[in-house]
Amino acid sequence: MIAFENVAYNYGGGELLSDISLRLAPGSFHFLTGPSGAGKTTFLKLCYAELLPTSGHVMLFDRDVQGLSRDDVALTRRRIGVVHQDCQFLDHLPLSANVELPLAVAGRQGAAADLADLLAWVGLDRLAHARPPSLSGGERQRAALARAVIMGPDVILADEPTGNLDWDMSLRLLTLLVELNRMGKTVLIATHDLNLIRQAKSQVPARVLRIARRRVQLAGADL
Ligand SMILES: Nc1ncnc2c1ncn2[C@@H]1O[C@H](COP(=O)(O)OP(=O)(O)OP(=O)(O)O)[C@@H](O)[C@H]1O
Repeated sequence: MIAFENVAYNYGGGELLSDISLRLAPGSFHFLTGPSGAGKTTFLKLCYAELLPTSGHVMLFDRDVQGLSRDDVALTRRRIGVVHQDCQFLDHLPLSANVELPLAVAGRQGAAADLADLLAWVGLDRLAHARPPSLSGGERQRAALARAVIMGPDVILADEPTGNLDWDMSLRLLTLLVELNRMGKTVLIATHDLNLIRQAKSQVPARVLRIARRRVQLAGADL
């Protein structure tokens, strides 16, 4: 689904990520941990072709991202739902329109019933007409998750989705991500929250990737 072959990345100031080879199998559940500034967001950006590796190869759905045309990149990204760290909503549009935005950008029209089902699934059906600035942190994260899955992606990438949430809301969001994984989606979550990882491991066979000394390694059973 997503494969890295000897991937390195640098922003121009020395190598941030080096010699990374790994494979995220279809339907797998992974966490990505590492100190602040280690390169977790950068790694996620490589996973959805927002960045291209400075050396090595990133394969998305068996195709090398470096060989993809702009149109191919756009099509590939529709198969990958991303929950960004800062959510980024259009504040003048209601929540429902924000969640539907990826459909509009792709020139597709979704069924109103599907949108209602999706908002109900994340527990935001009563806030469909609310504007983003009036939402709580947990509501924003659930809206961001709904927006990430509205195109029916095969892969969900989430960057610190529980960063500013209390424990109950973190668990609620985790439950949604576990449900998506049980539906067959591949899930990768960047997080600092070791309690969240422990909790997830009691629900799904999650594996933990850790960035240390520029490498991404599979963490042992110490979590
Ligand atoms: N566009 C950019 N140009 C130059 N340097 C960048 C850019 N984006 C990120 N960096 C640097 O790359 C390093 C890794 O950043 P990244 O955001 O990937 O780390 P992170 O592990 O996600 O951090 P955090 O846990 O704090 O979110 C940091 O030192 C950051 O300052």
